[in-house]
Amino acid sequence: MEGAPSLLCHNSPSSYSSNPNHSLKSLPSSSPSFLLFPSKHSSIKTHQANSRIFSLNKERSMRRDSNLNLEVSPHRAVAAVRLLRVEQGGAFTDLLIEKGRNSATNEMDYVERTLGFRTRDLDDRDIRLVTDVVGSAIRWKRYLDHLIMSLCNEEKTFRDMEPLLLQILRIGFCEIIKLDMPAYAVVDENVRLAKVALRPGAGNLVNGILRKLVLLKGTNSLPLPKLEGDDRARARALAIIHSHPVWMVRRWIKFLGREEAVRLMNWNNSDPSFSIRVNTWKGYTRDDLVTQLNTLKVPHEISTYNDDFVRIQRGMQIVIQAGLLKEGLCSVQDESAGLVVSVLDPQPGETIIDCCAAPGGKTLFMGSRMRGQGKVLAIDINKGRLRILKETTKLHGLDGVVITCCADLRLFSEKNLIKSDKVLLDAPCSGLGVLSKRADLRWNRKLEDLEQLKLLQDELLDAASRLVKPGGVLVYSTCSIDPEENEERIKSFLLRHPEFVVDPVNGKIPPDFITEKGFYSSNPVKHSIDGSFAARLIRSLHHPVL
Ligand SMILES: C[S@@+](CC[C@H](N)C(=O)[O-])C[C@H]1O[C@@H](n2cnc3c(N)ncnc32)[C@H](O)[C@@H]1O
Repeated sequence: MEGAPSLLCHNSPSSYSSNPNHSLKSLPSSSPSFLLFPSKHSSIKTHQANSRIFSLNKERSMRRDSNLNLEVSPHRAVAAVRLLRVEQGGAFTDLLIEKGRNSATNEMDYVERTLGFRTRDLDDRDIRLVTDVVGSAIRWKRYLDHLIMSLCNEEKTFRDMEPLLLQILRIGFCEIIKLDMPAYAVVDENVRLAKVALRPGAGNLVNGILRKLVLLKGTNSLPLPKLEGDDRARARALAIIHSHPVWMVRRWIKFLGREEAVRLMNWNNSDPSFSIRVNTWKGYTRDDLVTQLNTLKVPHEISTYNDDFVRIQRGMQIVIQAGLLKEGLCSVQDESAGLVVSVLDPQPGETIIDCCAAPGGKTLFMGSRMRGQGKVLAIDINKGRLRILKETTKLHGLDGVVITCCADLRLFSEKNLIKSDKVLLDAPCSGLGVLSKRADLRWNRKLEDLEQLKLLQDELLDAASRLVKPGGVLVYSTCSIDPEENEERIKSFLLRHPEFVVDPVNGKIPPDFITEKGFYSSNPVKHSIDGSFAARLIRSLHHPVL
């Protein structure tokens, strides 16, 4: 790379940890004994500190026992609190719950703080149930709320409903209608949760509404809107039936037509499937992974799009627990992201700038393909996300290749004269291609966001283009399926930058993903992977470097 990124960028401090469990105060009661009891050589101070921790932990576990409620089903208590946190913006709907000692403790701490009691710890089945219930209740929120409102005696009862009560009803509705769980158990358990966490009257309300629902489901007469009236009314009905915001439905009908829009919404509402990429740089191959998945009895399918990927529909928790991710042998990565890297086509010895790199999925795949030769400069404005990238880089054995730099790309490219062989701009976007995995995203995105995102994408494209050497490659990618964030941004960029031309992606990815204009585009409905886009551009050798 021309220029000196190492002088301009410094790696984020590695000793700092944001994990609250690293503080002495919150050491888990089952902390390893070497932390609690001093060895012969340790000081009196350490001994005193350890005694304090010991009595703190004892006090904590006594308090925990006295707050333990064994009547309430753990997965419903955890799901209700998780849904509350997601709604208040305090948690990401992490569909992959890592079952570690600390994560389970944190989860139960939230339950205790919110509901005033703890339940027994979640077992593997509970964890699966929490994942299913939370994901499904968030996806189907609009549909469920329509039904709940229709079954309340007055609209006011629904409008004024306290948040926890609404979450308990959403859980019950979802379990009965979408997850087909035994109705009598669902009613009993959710009534109990409402009584214990709120008050007896709340339990009675849950009982009345859930029983009505069971009757209506039995007679196949759920109160759902009819597809009639003008375009707006039909879009509103579709938005309820398929549980999406009205603006998204209208936009997709405009770009894709009604049938395709409905197919897309069905995909977004289906259980997400995940894929795993093997880190071949660590000597771990896809055959190794397949052998291990067979041993773990995790159903899987080899990717036909990318040699390093294996698809998994269910059983990700088992993979996580087997420690494959912790050892840096694999990553959870969608095949669509892998195809973006194939469009860039990193080669050993090259210099690459990854402009919006964190948390680093594509950086790591690029690094692995470079076989220890060359450099990837990973830039991101977000310090916390970049710290994750730095930690995983080490884990994947790529710290010799990847350098991190926390910066706003727009300022960075103005201040630095470095030019590299290849530049990837994986731009911030609406994420409309990943709605099956990011259940909450559809409710957080607004139509107005698109205008702001388009402006940012243009500015970042201009900035990224300054870092490409003559004859070098610029790849622009998003995880959106919206033409205004994709083809339109490239069209407008090429008008501003005649020094760049489109380099069709033929030969880099399977033909099924190549658009008429030579771009990469994946379609969730057609390809059963996330929706994403990438354009490969080349800076002409003869234009003056601006
Ligand atoms: C789509 S994500 C990148 C995902 C990443 N490439 C991966 O594969 O894991 C977009 C990233 O752009 C970063 N970003 C947003 N504005 C930026 C800016 N002005 N300069 C640098 N990074 C920015 C965000 O912090 C975010 O991490």
